[in-house]
Amino acid sequence: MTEENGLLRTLAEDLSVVVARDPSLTSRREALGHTGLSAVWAHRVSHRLYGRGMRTAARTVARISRRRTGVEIHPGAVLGRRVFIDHGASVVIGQTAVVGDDVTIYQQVTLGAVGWWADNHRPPGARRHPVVGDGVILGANATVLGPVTIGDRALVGAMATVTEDLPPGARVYAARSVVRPAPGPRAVPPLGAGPVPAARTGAAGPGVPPVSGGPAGAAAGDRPPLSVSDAVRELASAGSW
Ligand SMILES: CC(C)(COP(=O)(O)OP(=O)(O)OC[C@H]1O[C@@H](n2cnc3c(N)ncnc32)[C@H](O)[C@@H]1OP(=O)(O)O)[C@@H](O)C(=O)NCCC(=O)NCCS
Ligand SMILES: CC(=O)OC[C@H](N)C(=O)O
Repeated sequence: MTEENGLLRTLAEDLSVVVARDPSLTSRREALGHTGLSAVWAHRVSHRLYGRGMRTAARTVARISRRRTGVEIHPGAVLGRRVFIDHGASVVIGQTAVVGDDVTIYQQVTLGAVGWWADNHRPPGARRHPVVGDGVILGANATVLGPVTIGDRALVGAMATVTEDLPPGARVYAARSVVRPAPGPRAVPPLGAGPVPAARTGAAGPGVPPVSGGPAGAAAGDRPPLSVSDAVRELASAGSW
């Protein structure tokens, strides 16, 4: 794990793994601008500060990182070597989470607790967050909740939710969206066909004020452009706001 490795060596490995696992990158130089890499690097620093009891400084680094990357990793969380966070947006990793080596984490992954109403009954210092084994892949929006253990090389698919232990190599898939063939021609009119509702053409209808400066009932294309402030004023004076 990271603590046994020199910090610089760990940071260099983090850089290499981003180049190796993000096909959109062509060089180490380009990888320096990778959002997930910034988040992992910041955590390497904040976790060390946290381990030395400098909680405020650790929190500050984590907060700056969150603002810049969208990744929120509690300084207490333990990240293994070569953890790869791709894209990063909205990733949340809780305080007592442990993430193994060579784990891949896509956007919107949560390694979270089940909630205070359960966690406040745990003994002090008890784990609330998952332990993720080596080589695990967590797909976009995967959510793992509670002090569960995800076995090595398991895959938690995009959108899947896990609240129980997973054995090594397990695969968890969320339900797929339903795909249907195109509906018959009469079921849904083609885009652009059919009448435009009066409220959007400016035609006076019951309780619907015209929204253009042109004459009521004029076709939408005939109206002069309406500024936002004019539209707000018209709606307010018609009592529709
Ligand atoms: C973790 C959580 C799902 C547990 O649900 P719960 O109702 O408290 O407790 P249980 O685990 O007993 O679940 C109740 C039932 O819902 C089912 N269930 C739980 N999650 C489910 C899911 N995602 N989909 C379908 N069913 C689910 C369970 O299987 C159980 O069914 P059963 O009674 O037939 O066995 C819920 O507390 C939760 O969503 N908490 C918020 C966690 C969160 O957002 N954390 C973020 C922190 S960063
Ligand atoms: C990430 C997460 O679990 O947040 C919930 C709460 N802040 C806690 O640390 O338990």
